[in-house]
Amino acid sequence: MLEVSDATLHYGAAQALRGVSLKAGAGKITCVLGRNGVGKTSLMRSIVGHHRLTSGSVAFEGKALDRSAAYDRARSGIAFVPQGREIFPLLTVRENLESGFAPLKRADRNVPAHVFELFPVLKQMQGRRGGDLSGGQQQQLAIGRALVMRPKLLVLDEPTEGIQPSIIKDIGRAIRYLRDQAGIAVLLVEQYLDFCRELADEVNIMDRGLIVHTGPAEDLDRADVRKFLTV
Ligand SMILES: Nc1ncnc2c1ncn2[C@@H]1O[C@H](COP(=O)(O)OP(=O)(O)OP(=O)(O)O)[C@@H](O)[C@H]1O
Repeated sequence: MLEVSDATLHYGAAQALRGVSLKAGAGKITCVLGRNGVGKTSLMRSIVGHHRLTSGSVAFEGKALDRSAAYDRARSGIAFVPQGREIFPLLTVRENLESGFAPLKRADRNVPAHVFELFPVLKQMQGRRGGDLSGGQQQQLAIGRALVMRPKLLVLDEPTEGIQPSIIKDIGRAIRYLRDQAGIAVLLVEQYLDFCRELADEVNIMDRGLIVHTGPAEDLDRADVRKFLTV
């Protein structure tokens, strides 16, 4: 479904991606792990269209996206939950969710029932301002907003960062539901190993702008894989 081939990316003279290839399939959770600064966010932002690759390509459902703007990628079914959530603090929860309507046809502009089933707190707090929610609730809101777009591919950048354990569990349950019941391809960047081990169908380890290992979640217990993750 998603195929990144030999992607390179530069910020001026600094190279953040050095030839990354990666696949993510429908009905699967694909994790990308790695220490701080190895290029995970750069890779996700290149996939969703916030950065233009220096070379290499991103294809989605067999179609090259390299000339598509982020808006067109969203319309083709790619949703992004950025690190730090980036919800609108002064808009209500409802308005934040509705901001996900932008790429949809008028007839599709409604909040799918599973958003409130997965995150009941969003239903209870619809009239509250986004900025008044806890960090964990804001993360649920950011995921809910992405789901409003009815994505085929959901890209999540460190959704557990700074979140309390009970909400991490809810987010894990939601991600599993999206894979199993909605058949969505989930691409998940994580630093939290246990979360990844529990959820991932496949893990990709990044180090200094490259994917250095691809394999099943059990590989995270191998010393030769763990060495890329310890500081
Ligand atoms: N806009 C930018 N301009 C210049 N350099 C950047 C920019 N964004 C990231 N970098 C650099 O690119 C490299 C990769 O950063 P990136 O944020 O992709 O890593 P990461 O693995 O997501 O890290 P983290 O886990 O801290 O989010 C780092 O050396 C970073 O300093």
